[in-house]
Parts: sequence; structure tokens; C-alpha cells
Amino acid sequence: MNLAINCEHYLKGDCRSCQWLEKNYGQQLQEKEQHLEKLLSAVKFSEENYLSPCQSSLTHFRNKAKMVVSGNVERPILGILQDPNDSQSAVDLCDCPLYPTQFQAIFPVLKDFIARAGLVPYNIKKQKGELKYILLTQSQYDDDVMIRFVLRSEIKLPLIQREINGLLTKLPQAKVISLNIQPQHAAILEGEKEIFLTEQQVLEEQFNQIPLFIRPQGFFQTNPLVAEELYGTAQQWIKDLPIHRLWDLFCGVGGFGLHCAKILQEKNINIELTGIEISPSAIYSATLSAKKLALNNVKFQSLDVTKFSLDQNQQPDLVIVNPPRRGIGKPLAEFLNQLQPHFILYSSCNATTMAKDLTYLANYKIEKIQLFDMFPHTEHYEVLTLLTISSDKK
Ligand SMILES: C[S@@+](CC[C@H](N)C(=O)[O-])C[C@H]1O[C@@H](n2cnc3c(N)ncnc32)[C@H](O)[C@@H]1O
Ligand code: SF4
Repeated sequence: MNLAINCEHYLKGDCRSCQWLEKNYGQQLQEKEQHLEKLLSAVKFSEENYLSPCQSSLTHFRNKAKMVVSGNVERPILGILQDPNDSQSAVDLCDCPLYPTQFQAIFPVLKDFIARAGLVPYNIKKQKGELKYILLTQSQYDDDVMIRFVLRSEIKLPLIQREINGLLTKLPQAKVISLNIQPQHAAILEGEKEIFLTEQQVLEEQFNQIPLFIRPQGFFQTNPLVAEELYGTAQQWIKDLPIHRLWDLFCGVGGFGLHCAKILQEKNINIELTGIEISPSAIYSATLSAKKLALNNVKFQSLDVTKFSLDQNQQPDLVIVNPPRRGIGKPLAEFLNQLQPHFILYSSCNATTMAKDLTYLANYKIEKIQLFDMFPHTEHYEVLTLLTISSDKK
């Protein structure tokens, strides 16, 4: 079997998470482009506005590993369950070629820590044990990592505290370590309670000299090199446009808004950036970045984007939207279509919902569009679109 990358687990059939591994990379990209073109066939745009895709590395491109913990306390297995209801079906994926190479040295230390702290892996059928998942995230900026242990309860906290200095000595790059308490039996990845074992609670990342802060709960891009290209492209596309007032909706930790505000401010343009995001911890991170960049007139607020937008009566020049897979939805799209900001920058991880939203944005045409291959070996991709008001609607 010819695979796009060498993966023993795929060949053995014990992991099939990369559903497109049997297609070579050229074929993967071609199918993604065809998919996007088909979705946009009803929307007006010219060929020259369709930029060639931003490609990804084929291996070691993920900054995050979500490992189900199973096996036993002396020999834990970190990986996936082939049958989600059976801990006996575990496959160890510590050598998955998508993770950063540095993770290879970290996983054995974590396995040793599990044994030392007596963190019995959770057994789904028996509903016994404590440790459910380990979530590991690396910053590409300085290779520091954040380690999160998802546990059923706090019962092991004293043992973990006893062993934590040993772990920090072996892994000095572990700048953030936390316990997430997830008491429910359901296959939910994480619970609400986060207990920090390190003073530092956010992991610093940097894209295009913009500091961004990854915090335990909530969204952060998982393919850092492609994400850096994505934010950098957004920045380049808007830098010469007449923009003073901008909104970054679904802003997360602020990547898009901060990139755009920084380049405009460097050109001595007076800007006013408002970033809106539902998660308060993401807003905390975004505010921290704005302070570090010494940006003036920047306000990040934890609110529902539709509620925020419908309450506004001032027209922004640029609205950035980067929604979850469901898209921005009809009420917000129709509102923006009436509000008529001069430019809309739409970044989407689901071109199907974006294409639907574009039908409600009937006053706009596509000025530029580019595919960013954030998720190689799968059918998923990111797409960035710059919309301007159609000349007949001005
Ligand atoms: C695809 S992420 C984009 C994050 C950010 N733009 C970035 O580049 O990292 C979508 C974000 O929308 C937020 N979100 C989801 N529903 C929301 C809502 N109704 N109002 C505000 N934010 C929302 C999520 O918390 C998440 O951070
Ligand atoms: S996720 Fe990793 S182990 Fe699984 S198929 Fe993809 S490359 Fe192979």
C-alpha cells in the first residue's frame, strides 16, 4: 500500500484517523480545491482572485496530542481506543508521525510519572480508575509545553503534588501543568474545573512576531505553521485598505485582529479594534497580547457575537469572522449584509457552511480566496476569503 507518509499504525489497521493517507499529497490538495470550487460555483468571483493553496508539512505538523490513557498503572498506554467503550482496545500512538519530534522524549517521562503518582488509568467498562486523558501542547516559538492530566476526581492530588518537582526536573520545558477534573462517565474530553500545578497558566506562542497565549480550555489552531501563514496572509490582504474601525468576531485569543491592528498601527493609522469571543479565558489571553504589543484602542470582550453585533449602530470598515464549523448563521450574515462594512474577512474551517453564509451576504463579492491546508490527510481544510461590496450595491 502506498501512503502519503509512512505510518505503521495505518498499515496495521490500528489507527485510521487519517482517512486520506492512501491519496498522495497532490491528490489530496486537488480534491480539496475541487470541493471548494464546486461549493462556490454559485458565487461571483474571477479565476485570478483564486490563489494557490497554502500547503502543510506532511509530518510533525500538529502542536497538540490528545492521548486516551489506558493499560495499567505500571504500563500505561497513551493513544486511542479502537472501540470507544472498551479500554482493552487501546493502541499506543506515542510514535504517531503527526506530533512534534520532541514529544517522543516526553511521552516516556509521562508514563513514568503515571506510575510514580499511582494514576490508575480509567477503565470505561468497570468505571474505575482515575486518569482519563493526557493533553500535551507545544509552542513552536520556544518548544515549551503545556501538560494537562484529565482525572475523574481530585483524590490523587496529594500524590501528584509529591511527584511534581521530579516531573519538572525531567521536563524543564513544561511551563504549564494542570489537572482537569472530569467526573462524568460520558466520553467528554474535559470538565470545567482546572487545577494549576505551575504558577504559569498560559503557554506563550508567537506567530509573525505577535505573541499569542494558549490557555488550557478552549480553541487554539493545531497546525502552527499553516496558522502563521493564515494570519500573515490576512494581514497582507488588508494592510493597504482604508481601515480604521475593525471587529474581530469569534476572535478566540485574538490572532486575526491583533495581526491586522498591528500592521495598521505600524503605518500610523489610528485604529479601533473590538474583538468578541464567548470564552472569558480566551479574552484574557487576547488582552494580554494586546498589552504586550502596546496596541492602543483595542477592546476584547466576552460576549455572544450575534448579540454584540445586533446591538451596534456604528459601521466598522472591516469585520473579521472566524466561526466554528456551524458558520456565522443567517441572522448575523443578514445583519452584516445590511450594515455593509466595506470589507469582510471570512476564515472558515467548513467551506460548506461558509458557502451558505455567502448566499446571505448578497451585497458582497469575493475579492480574494485561498485554501490553507491546516488538516493534511483528512478531507478538512481552512479557507480565507476577502469580501468587498459589489460595485452595483455601493
Ligand atoms: C474557529 S475558533 C476561532 C478562534 C480565533 N479566531 C483563532 O484564530 O484562534 C471559533 C471561536 O468562536 C468562539 N465562539 C463560538 N460560539 C460563539 C458565540 N456565539 N459568540 C462568540 N464566540 C463564539 C469559540 O469559543 C472559538 O474560540
Ligand atoms: S493519526 Fe497518526 S497514527 Fe493515526 S493514521 Fe494518522 S499518522 Fe497514523
